[in-house]
Amino acid sequence: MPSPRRNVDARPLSASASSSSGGPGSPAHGGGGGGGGGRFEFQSLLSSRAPGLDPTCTRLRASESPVHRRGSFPLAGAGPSQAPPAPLPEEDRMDLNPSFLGIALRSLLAIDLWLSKKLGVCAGESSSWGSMRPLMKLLEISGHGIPWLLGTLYCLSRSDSWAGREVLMNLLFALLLDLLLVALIKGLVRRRRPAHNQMDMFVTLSVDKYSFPSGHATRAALVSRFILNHLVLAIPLRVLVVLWAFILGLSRVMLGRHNVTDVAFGFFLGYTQYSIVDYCWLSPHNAPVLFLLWNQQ
Ligand SMILES: CC(C)=CCC/C(C)=C/CC/C(C)=C/CC/C(C)=C/COP(=O)(O)O
Repeated sequence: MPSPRRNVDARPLSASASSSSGGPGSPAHGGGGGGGGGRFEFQSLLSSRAPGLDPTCTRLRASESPVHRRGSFPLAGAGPSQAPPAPLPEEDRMDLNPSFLGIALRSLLAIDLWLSKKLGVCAGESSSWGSMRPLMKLLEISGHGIPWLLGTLYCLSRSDSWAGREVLMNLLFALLLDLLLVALIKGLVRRRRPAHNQMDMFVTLSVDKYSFPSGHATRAALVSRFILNHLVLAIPLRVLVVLWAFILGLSRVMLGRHNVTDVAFGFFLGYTQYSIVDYCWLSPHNAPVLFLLWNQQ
């Protein structure tokens, strides 16, 4: 005797079964005679959707559900002679309902893409602010890894004080740590650059085809925090340093290189990287070999 729940569940789904390769009894439909548990769960999700929803679409979603992926067919094989199945555990039912966090993340992503596209006004020569593109590219070079690394190495070679050498050695360490962490995260996250970006950047690494996080934003935050903490500068110059970092970050989105979240996370990461560098500060006391080696050159 089929359970009452199975009878109730089978009705709406069987209406779409004729257009499908698997019949209502196939596992793709939740186990057919045995898939009532999965269906019931799916029905509860369906009831919160628009009544005109495409049944093919909903059927696909049901077969993609975590319940199906796990191969968990609570009623599979439950024929008329078998006892009605135990109801699904609560946590399995929750799996099919979109979580608040999921909705929030998807909304944030949608806003991010929309805003980034709107702000990408220098993405091409024909864009609305296309004439500003050369200026944006100049800013891009000002935050590129190569000038910063070469500049630091040059200053290190010219420095004749221990104090200066210590600061520069730590700046070099900071820049290398930044390159490493950004490459690692880009390689792990693998978020593609925005579709409107032209890949015409000056010297890139292979991971730079990915956009999360923005390497320019991490460097801007790291270097500006480093400078503000280790150079004695007049207030207008300090403001200029902060402005440079902010405009460099904004220019990444305007050039179409990045989405807003790439830059926002880049700023956060660069700011945090400085704390790491400060914590591991290299000095002739804790890294004497490094300083002696440099002295011999
Ligand atoms: C000189 C020394 C000591 C080491 C060299 C280390 C090294 C591998 C340098 C590579 C520098 C480089 C090509 C950095 C790429 C910078 C870049 C284009 C980042 C992308 O920025 P994004 O904002 O678009 O993510």
